[in-house]
Amino acid sequence: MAVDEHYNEHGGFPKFETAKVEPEYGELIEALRRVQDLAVSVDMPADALKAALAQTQQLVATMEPHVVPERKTPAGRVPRLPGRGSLLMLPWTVEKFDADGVRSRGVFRRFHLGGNGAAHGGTLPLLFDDLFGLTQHAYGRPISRTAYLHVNYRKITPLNQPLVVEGHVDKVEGRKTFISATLKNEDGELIADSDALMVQLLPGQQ
Ligand SMILES: CCCCCCCC(=O)SCCNC(=O)CCNC(=O)[C@H](O)C(C)(C)COP(=O)(O)OP(=O)(O)OC[C@H]1O[C@@H](n2cnc3c(N)ncnc32)[C@H](O)[C@@H]1OP(=O)(O)O
Repeated sequence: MAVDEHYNEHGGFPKFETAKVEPEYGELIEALRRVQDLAVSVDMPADALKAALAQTQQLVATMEPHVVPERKTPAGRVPRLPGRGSLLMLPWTVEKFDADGVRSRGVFRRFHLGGNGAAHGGTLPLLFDDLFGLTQHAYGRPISRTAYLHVNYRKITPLNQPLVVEGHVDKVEGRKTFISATLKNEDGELIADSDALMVQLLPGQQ
């Protein structure tokens, strides 16, 4: 793939650099995800609520002194962890990453509930957008941003069922990279598909 000699001269997403983390980092992120799941699931009596609040405030006090700038935190930079160790991302694991495309596997969990047992519709563009960022990077495209992202919801997206998302570059026209992807269940049934345009940033663009 062509290497962009101006890669570091503009804003946008920085060149991806893997972070080294302590073994407990992945466990912490998973515990925090569990807290997210519980936070949208519980109905607690006053005593339990007060205890949870006090413990959460203690956790905040432990973590707060260690805030670092965007590119210094390992969050999002540990590829072996679900969601690359970022709480924002879906906790999925990349299993293929090359110029032919990127494939990732995982589940939508209680935290992602929209209604009636199905994932919130807004969580799918998050999954696809992150996959498209990785896909264009794996293809060797320069730093780009999503100009549009279209999702077709073909079936209800279930929670807690293993699903697979797979994307590839369809074509490149100058600064424009056209990418598409599918979300399927393990029986190969199509749940959603998406296509997006990513536009290469010009020098000075963020
Ligand atoms: C590793 C993990 C990475 C995760 C990656 C996640 C990626 C993201 O989510 S980025 C966040 C969401 N996106 C954004 O915030 C982008 C905001 N928008 C922008 O910054 C700008 O509009 C930007 C950079 C996309 C394009 O602006 P600009 O450089 O002025 O482009 P512009 O000259 O208007 O257009 C370039 C080409 O793209 C086309 N184009 C631009 N936007 C669109 C659009 N929405 N629809 C169709 N075509 C478009 C133009 O028509 C033009 O085509 P042509 O060259 O054929 O005439």
